[in-house]
Amino acid sequence: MTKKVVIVTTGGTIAMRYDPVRGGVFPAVTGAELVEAVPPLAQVGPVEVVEFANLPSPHITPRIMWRLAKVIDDLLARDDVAGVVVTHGTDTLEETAYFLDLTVQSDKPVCMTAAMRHAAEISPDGPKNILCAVKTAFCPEAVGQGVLVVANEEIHAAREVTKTHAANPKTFASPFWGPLGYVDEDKVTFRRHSLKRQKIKPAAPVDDVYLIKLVAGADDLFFRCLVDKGASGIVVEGFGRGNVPPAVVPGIKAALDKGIPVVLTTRTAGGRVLDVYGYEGGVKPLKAMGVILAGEISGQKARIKLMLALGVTRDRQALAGYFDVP
Ligand SMILES: NC(=O)C[C@H](N)C(=O)O
Repeated sequence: MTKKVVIVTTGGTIAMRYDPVRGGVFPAVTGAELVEAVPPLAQVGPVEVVEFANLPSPHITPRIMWRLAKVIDDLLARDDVAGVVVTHGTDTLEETAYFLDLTVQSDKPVCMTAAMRHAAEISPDGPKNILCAVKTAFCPEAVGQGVLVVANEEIHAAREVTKTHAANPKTFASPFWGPLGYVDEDKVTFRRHSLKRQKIKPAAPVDDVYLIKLVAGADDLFFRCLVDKGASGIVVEGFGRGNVPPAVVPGIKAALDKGIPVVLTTRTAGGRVLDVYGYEGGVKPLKAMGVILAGEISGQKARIKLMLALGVTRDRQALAGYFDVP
């Protein structure tokens, strides 16, 4: 049987054009038009298009990601489907990619792609990105690599990739790790494989999980608001190894006392949070209080993981177990 790749469209700049009447860039491009703009796809293999949505990615929510994961698993269960390509806005792409990485059950390739230039710009990057993503989704080596982000001819792992530039087409990067591989005219090359994929038992994400980014001199006002609200979880982006200003500590303690899990990440682009420092606000006393250390993942990805983990358990030990994986 000839297998196909299904392109699932969700929106983003790749499916937008400048509208001179309204004076701005807006969703405008259909799934069929996205494929029409990539004639070389005919030489790669058969594709099918599923129009899931046409949303700017700042409008994508974890609930929508959850529905998307189900659509993808249903498609991948089909014998005639080799893999799936998801077109998406770049702004929140890394969060959807990580969500899908944790929740899609099939090991068939899922390649996300996007564009920084809209479809009517000079030299749009969308068509080439779609071509490279489809080539990767057909590649047998992409099986079992988790969700991949294919853009600018590079292949990145969902748990490592981040948007690094507000406008440049070379925006997706995996700081300190580099891409898994790249896509050329003749073939797809994986120079290394992704880490063993972590899958979370499928359960709907818990919505009210918040991310607080810390700055020099921060106090605990945001923490107290979330304690009063009775939030389900808090992710903190601390400094360096994860350390926080002393004035934040009472708010963290109040959250923990109320049974709200607090997960600690770092605002640096790379490296693990670790209980190295013992001073007030250092990670050693925070960990002793019951704060969960998130390892190497960014604040926005730790929030996605906590939302999914809270859908499975509220037990602090069990929650911490989800974050023991690099
Ligand atoms: N390049 C893009 O796709 C950015 C756009 N604002 C989006 O994320 O939908």
